Amino acid sequence: MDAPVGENPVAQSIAQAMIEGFNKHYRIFRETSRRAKESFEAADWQAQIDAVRERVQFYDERVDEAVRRLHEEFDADSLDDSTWQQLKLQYIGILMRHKQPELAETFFNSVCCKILHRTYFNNDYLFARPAVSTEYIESYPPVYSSYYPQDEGLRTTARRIIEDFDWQRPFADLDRDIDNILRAVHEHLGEWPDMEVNCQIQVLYSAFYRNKTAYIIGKAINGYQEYPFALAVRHNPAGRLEADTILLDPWRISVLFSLSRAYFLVDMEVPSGYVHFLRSIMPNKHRSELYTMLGLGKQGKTMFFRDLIAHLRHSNDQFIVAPGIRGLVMLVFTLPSYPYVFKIIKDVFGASKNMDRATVKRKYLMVKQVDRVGRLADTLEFSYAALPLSRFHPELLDELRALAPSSFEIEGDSVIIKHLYIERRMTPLNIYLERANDDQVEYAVREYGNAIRELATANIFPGDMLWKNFGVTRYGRVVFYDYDEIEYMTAMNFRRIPPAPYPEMEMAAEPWYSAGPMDVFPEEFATFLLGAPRVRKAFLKHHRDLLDAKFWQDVQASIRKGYLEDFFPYPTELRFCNMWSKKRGRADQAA
Ligand SMILES: Nc1ncnc2c1ncn2[C@@H]1O[C@H](COP(=O)(O)OP(=O)(O)OP(=O)(O)O)[C@@H](O)[C@H]1O
Repeated sequence: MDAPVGENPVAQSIAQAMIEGFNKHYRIFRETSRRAKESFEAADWQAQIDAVRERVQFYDERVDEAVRRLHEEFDADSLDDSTWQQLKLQYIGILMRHKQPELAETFFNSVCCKILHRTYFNNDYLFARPAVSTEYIESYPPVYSSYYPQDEGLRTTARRIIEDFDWQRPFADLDRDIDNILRAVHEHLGEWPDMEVNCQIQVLYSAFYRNKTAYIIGKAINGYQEYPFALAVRHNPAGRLEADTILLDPWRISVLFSLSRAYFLVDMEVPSGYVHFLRSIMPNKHRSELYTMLGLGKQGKTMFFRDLIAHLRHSNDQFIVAPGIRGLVMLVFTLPSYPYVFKIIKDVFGASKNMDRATVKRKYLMVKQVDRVGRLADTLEFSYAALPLSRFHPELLDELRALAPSSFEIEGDSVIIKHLYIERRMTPLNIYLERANDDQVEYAVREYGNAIRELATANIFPGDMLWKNFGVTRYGRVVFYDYDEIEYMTAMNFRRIPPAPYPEMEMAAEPWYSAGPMDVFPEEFATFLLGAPRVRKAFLKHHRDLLDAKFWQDVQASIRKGYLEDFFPYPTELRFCNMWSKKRGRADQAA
């Protein structure tokens, strides 16, 4: 379909400027993702981490640029209603042939929202819902390639799939890797099914890069059955490539896409095609989460919010204060029927919190930029989010008025929240521990310590390690979610408590040693963490070393040497090197 013929040349020019802004954004985004292959080949892990961090800023930079251009070239504040309406139509016309129309619509919204007054935030001017379909968009290179094992046999097909990624670094022993892959698949299936006429293996064109791993993601189709897989490829200690594992359970693949990990770098011409394919593997993963994990966070947010609004239309429970200990910095509420919490920065913080609003925001942004190693919950940040007033419990409205009056306004039947973080709801660890039996306490305390260790090795010091600041996910993982005191490990000064000059000083209310703002005394952790006997016992059994400054100093030293720890988003027992280390045999010859 051709673009609608515009009678308004200004609208036409603005639409053109707008799409140029978006195209520039996507070009830079894609170049960054494309470089991930080279960084992987060069074992330049720092470049992978930097790319993820830098990419977070791209979107806002391009939106600001487009807003400036609209002001300078088109005097954007003075546009009349008909131009705005025409503009949207003109833009839709351009998008009919675009490869990323859903992203470009979101970009349009972001630019317009910075110019228009909120009363104009409706479907006449903005894309309140998608106007251009993302179905059947052609892509070059295609979103996925198909391989036909009945022509050449599974072994040759598997080899070709891997070789087609054309990594400029040799495999240590590709035959052995293919043995391992086929053996794992055979064990998973129990027996090799007969190949049906439609037997094929579809493989997403770009690998998914994150930290030190490249994932080949695809699915085999045979008759009516589909078998998804994610093959992890890594460097071995000698710097050769090696298949590390193949994940075959859809839920394990979906754990790779958990929001508590870093976003992937993937070179996509048509991202909606990737999302569509991934959803066929993980139907329970929401599209918004997939967009987010592909580094397209703004699209993830847009889709998340549309879903929330749809959910509100189809439910009738109320927003209530989140269960647990109230925050000193954040006012946290939730909607019981929806698995997320909503966090608003309070106007005045509790007395012990010596920081301002900008610092809190900076800390939350930092979490989006680092490797979250499966231990930091991802947050979606919204400005001016409108939620229905009738769904707010009176007690929550009272808290909002008392604690965050400057952060919201009531306009008609909406509560407009000026700034909001949204994240997955978990069971706060303090609540979990209160209800847990002894085994569960031991498990959770062990997980908690592991979370702290892993964060430390990833150069993150949580700051406030109280139990209430961690949550337990539906998969039983312990994840940190209170970021206002988070710091880089390397910024901290871990110290041992100096001996008291006189023994009686140890009993005094005030400490005999002074502490700078970045000083941490790990021996003190025991005082505020280990009051409950069951918790204390489990902690000392598994994590006693966390109470000693030496653990922390050693981790710092290793980070400073540039060592990047390996974090596996799958159990290490599933690594081929551990699976059959004792008796590594040939894969079933039937393959
Ligand atoms: N993702 C979550 N899932 C479930 N409950 C949560 C979540 N995030 C926060 N909460 C609840 O809200 C409370 C306050 O949240 P949070 O710790 O983020 O606020 P804070 O003001 O930064 O806290 P602090 O006073 O420790 O700095 C938590 O103790 C917990 O009960």
